[in-house]
Amino acid sequence: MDSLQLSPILLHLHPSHSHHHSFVLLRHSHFPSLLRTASKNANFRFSRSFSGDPFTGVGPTSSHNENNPFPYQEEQPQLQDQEQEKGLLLARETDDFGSLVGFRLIPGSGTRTEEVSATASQIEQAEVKVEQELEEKAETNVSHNIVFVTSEAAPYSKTGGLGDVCGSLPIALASRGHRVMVISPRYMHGTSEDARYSGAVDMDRGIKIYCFGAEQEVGFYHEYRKGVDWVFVDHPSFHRSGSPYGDMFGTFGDNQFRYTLLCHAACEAPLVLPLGGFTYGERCLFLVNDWHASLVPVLLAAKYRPHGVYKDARSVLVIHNIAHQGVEPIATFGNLGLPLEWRGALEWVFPTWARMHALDTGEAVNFLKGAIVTSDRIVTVSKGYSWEITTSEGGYGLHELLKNRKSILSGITNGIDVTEWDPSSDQYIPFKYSADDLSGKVQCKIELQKELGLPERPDCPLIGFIGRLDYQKGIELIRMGIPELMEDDVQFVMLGSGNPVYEDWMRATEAAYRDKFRGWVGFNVPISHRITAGCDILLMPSTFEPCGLNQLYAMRYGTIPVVHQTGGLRDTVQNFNPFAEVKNDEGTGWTFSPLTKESMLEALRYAIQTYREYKSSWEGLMRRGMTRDYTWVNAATQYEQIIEWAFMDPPYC
Ligand SMILES: Nc1ncnc2c1ncn2[C@@H]1O[C@H](COP(=O)(O)OP(=O)(O)O[C@H]2O[C@H](CO)[C@@H](O)[C@H](O)[C@H]2O)[C@@H](O)[C@H]1O
Repeated sequence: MDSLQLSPILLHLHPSHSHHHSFVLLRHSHFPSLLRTASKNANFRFSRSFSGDPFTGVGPTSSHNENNPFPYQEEQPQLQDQEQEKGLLLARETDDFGSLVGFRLIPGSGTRTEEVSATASQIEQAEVKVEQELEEKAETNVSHNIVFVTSEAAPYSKTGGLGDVCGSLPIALASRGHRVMVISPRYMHGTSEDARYSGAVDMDRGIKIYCFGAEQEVGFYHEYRKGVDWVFVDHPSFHRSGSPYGDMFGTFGDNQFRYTLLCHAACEAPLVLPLGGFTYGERCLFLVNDWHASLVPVLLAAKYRPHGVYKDARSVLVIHNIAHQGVEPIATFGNLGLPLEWRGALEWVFPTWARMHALDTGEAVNFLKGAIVTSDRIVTVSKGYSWEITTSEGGYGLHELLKNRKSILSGITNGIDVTEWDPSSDQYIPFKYSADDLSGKVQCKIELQKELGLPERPDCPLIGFIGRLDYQKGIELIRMGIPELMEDDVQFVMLGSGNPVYEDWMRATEAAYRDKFRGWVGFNVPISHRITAGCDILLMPSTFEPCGLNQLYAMRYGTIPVVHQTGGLRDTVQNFNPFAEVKNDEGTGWTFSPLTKESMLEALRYAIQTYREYKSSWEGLMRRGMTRDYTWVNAATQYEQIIEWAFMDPPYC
């Protein structure tokens, strides 16, 4: 019997050997073919030596973790061939300079193995299974350790599209053979929603972070789900009622502190957390999302690399919404745990017209700007938006900086979670349907009308809106257009929360048009599915829209989008032209421009008329939208390309 156990080499190399998890190493001779396949995927990295300064907050802090006495290993001599033979290694990976950068020790299948012993036949069976799995998953040539840093990730936390993307893109990348971690706060609200984190266990690996003039202790919780390591940063400042960012009294005043903590913790996590037995190590790719995660590339450059740590890591900034940048007074710079000489990276000066008074110098700290000038690559969530943010109209003050970095700026259109958003299996909708059998859709509409207390009229065009009640979403235009629209024989339902002025307006409008208008104030995922399925038309008059997900969900549900021709909306909705000279078999909705009430109403009228009078054109629109490919595959391939490029170049900072 072959006993499968940790090789002495790895016991020596890795700090986590004494803990509960251990990886199984397999003998070369048993796995010749496996080695060939697995070598494509090898990517575990060992850490380097470093000692940070706990008092200035500069330098990695995890060396203070009592549970982990040697989190930064001394550089290890490379494994000799002879030693490898002794080990039971699936594969190894070297970098361009021949240094050993990783091992592939277990299949990335999701089964985490405790110490195991097995017979030869068991090993053979395992070989076949592992080979199949690796072949299925090895769609990429090289696999990477990818660390998503984000303020929200569905289903754990979500206030909008950021949560959707960070809840589904990581799974898509993991299924392609990458090792993926998502790190976000463990929000505890003291409500039943907290149960979302019930699958995550305390890793008992508390670390201390030095920022805001004090030592902060944060903990880590971990859940392995759908091939992804979901890591939640635990700190009392994440435990409060309300949304992740604020409550009924407005935005939380300490968000800069909360997300500074997240960023510090995210930089430590790959070094100290033995997820499934092994840390991610230094050779990882940080995918930092929006301003909340934007301190990460600055920390890599300012706090870690000067000490030789993370010099093989790279970062990609993903901009989901440039309107939010994490701007605070310049005096707060000293709190962030960064060396003074890095002040320039975060410093941002308000234009003169935006200053408060004559003595206001306009100097501020801007997190997003920090990431724009330090990250290795920048991605936005559609091609159209990647251009818009380099213009003075769309760049919210950061356009010049972005223009300077145009050569590393790309647009990748979001995919969607096609299992959550599937009308043929959606758990939230009363009737299922598909492009082949549309009959359930009208049933969904009738049920929605019942649920909302609207007259049950299957032939009456039902228009929907779902979104944050924010300037971005074009609520002002809807507000202006409603009186005219309500003169027509239509029904309208709005689901949203946000600006209290708009919430009150929705309530008042409902009272004024009882049999035509419903305003659902609040955040409710099941209702959002039922509206998407039950409506005929989805209206999105966004002033700007980096990508937009609701129009994608709508098209997949045979609900025709009418959208402002901007950003990702322009890229994803093909305008339908009934007067096209050739056959009108193109188009998935209507796009309007300019952003005026008149052009919005005109587009809506075209849609309503087509719905009423040209049933076959309408069905064509529905089917074209429903049969398009919305999966993450295309986007994931493009992200992989960006990651490849990021690793080809030396670190930007
Ligand atoms: N009241 C409510 N109840 C239930 N669900 C609600 C809701 N209000 C909104 N949602 C949901 O939140 C998500 C909104 O996503 P969007 O992409 O349309 O916009 P958002 O501006 O938040 O995202 C930003 O990031 C994403 C992701 O990159 C970009 O697509 C987008 O353009 C950019 O502005 C959808 O899943 C929607 O159903």
